[in-house]
Formats: sequence, structure tokens, C-alpha cells
Amino acid sequence: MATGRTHRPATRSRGIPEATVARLPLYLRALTGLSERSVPTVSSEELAAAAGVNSAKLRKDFSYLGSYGTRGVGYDVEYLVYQISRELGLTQDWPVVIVGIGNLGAALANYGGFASRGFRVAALIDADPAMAGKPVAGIPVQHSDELEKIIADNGVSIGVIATPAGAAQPVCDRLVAAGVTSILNFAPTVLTVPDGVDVRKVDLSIELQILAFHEQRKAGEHAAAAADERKGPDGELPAVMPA
Ligand SMILES: NC(=O)c1ccc[n+]([C@@H]2O[C@H](COP(=O)([O-])OP(=O)(O)OC[C@H]3O[C@@H](n4cnc5c(N)ncnc54)[C@H](O)[C@@H]3O)[C@@H](O)[C@H]2O)c1
Repeated sequence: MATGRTHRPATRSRGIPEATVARLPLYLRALTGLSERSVPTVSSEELAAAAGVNSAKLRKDFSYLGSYGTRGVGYDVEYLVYQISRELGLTQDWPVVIVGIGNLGAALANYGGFASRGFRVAALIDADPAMAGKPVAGIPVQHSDELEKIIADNGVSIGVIATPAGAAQPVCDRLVAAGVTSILNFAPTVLTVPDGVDVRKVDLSIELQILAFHEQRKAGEHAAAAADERKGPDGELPAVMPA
């Protein structure tokens, strides 16, 4: 679901292209499913289909990891899970703070998928004094006055912004000044950050707008096909249109 870009050159320092990095989570998700079903090995074709990626691209991506699989056997699922997790930095625990604990922030706090992927929700922060101390997903919300201290105390480098759009840039500035170097932004605004800070944005409404575009195009194609069917063999529309 993540969209938007990371403010980084196309190739990362260790020589893995950014496009490959973006596909690693897709492979990991597919491999985790295989691992849960105790599948020991997988061919590049099977894994590519499960990840929704072209198999030649997958083999190229895995060559950057130094993983070539065994002819006739395929890739060792557990080893690939480990390799990709290590490459993505998921073999260590990442403390994350969520700022803005409204509808979305609370839903994110309750999302079990963070912890299972190595992201620990270290703190929930909100500017509303009435929320301070109230538990959400078992974690007491802390007031945003404490933001800098919370970041320092927990060694947080990843911040999630779920505030209204107008608050997102000032919140981002404070997070960055406090030492956060990666931001996942859900607020519908473009954030400005200094070099060395990565921002990814998630915007479901943009995804829906893209689907709406495709729906509109499909509807246009269907209408054109129906009009073609109504045309006679000479390409002329019949004199009386069907009701
Ligand atoms: N990316 C997406 O797909 C997506 C989906 C839904 C909502 N959103 C966006 O997420 C944001 C939150 O939506 P919501 O429905 O949860 O809103 P909400 O009004 O329920 O919650 C916003 C919370 O942010 C807090 N807040 C405001 N200013 C703050 C600040 N300076 N510091 C800390 N906390 C602050 C408020 O007290 C409130 O609790 C909005 O910007 C919304 O547009 C994005």
C-alpha cells in the first residue's frame, strides 16, 4: 500500500537498486507465507508468481543479495527469509513512534503487523491534553510536549505521522530535530526534510483515484465495444437504436 518516494538516489550505497529494495518486502511477504506452511524450497517462478513480480526480475534482484538458488531445487525458503530480513534491517528491533492518535493513529497502534515485522511501537504521542495517559492498544498516550524526550529515551529513528495535514510539517520538523531519520507520513501533505532523512507517504485516496481512472477507462472501453456491436457489418449504426 505504500506509495510515494524515498528521498534517496536510485542506487543505495551497497549497490542494491532502489527498485530492488522496493520489491524485497513483496518477496518477504510471499516467503513468510511459504515458511508458515513449512514449504522448504521454492522455484523462482513460483515465488515470482506469489510476489506478483516477473521471474527474470526476481532472479536479478536476488543476485544483488548473492542468492542464486540451486538448479532443479530452487531457493531455500528459510535462508531467503533470513537474507531479505537482514538486508531490510529487520533482524533488529526498530522502535517507532506514532504522532497523532486519532482514528488513523489508533488503528495503526492496534495493527499487529508492526510487531511481527520487527517494529515496536515505543510511544504514542498526541497534542490533545485530554488524551494524555489514556491507553490505546495498551500503550498510554503521551503529550506532544514530551516528544523530544520520548525520542531520545527510546532511541527512536522512525516516526509515523497521522496528524491533520496542517500539523504534519511542524511535527516532522520536531521529529527530525530530535533525531528521527525516517518518516512514514499518512497526512495528505508533502513534507520537506533535510538530506539524510527518508520520507515515505501512504495515501489511500490517491490509490482510489488511480483505480477510479482505470474504472472510467474500462467503462469507456465497454461503451465503445457496445457501440461497435450495434454497428452493422458496414460499420454504420442501425437506423433504429435498440432501447
Ligand atoms: N494516508 C491515508 O490513506 C489516510 C487515511 C485516513 C486518514 N489520513 C490522514 O491521517 C490524518 C489523521 O486522520 P484521522 O482521521 O485519524 O484524524 P483525527 O482528527 O481523528 O486525528 C488526528 C489526531 O492528531 C492529533 N494532533 C493534531 N495536531 C497534532 C500535533 N501537532 N501533534 C500531535 N498530535 C496532533 C489530534 O489531537 C488528533 O488526535 C489526517 O491527516 C488524514 O487526512 C490518511
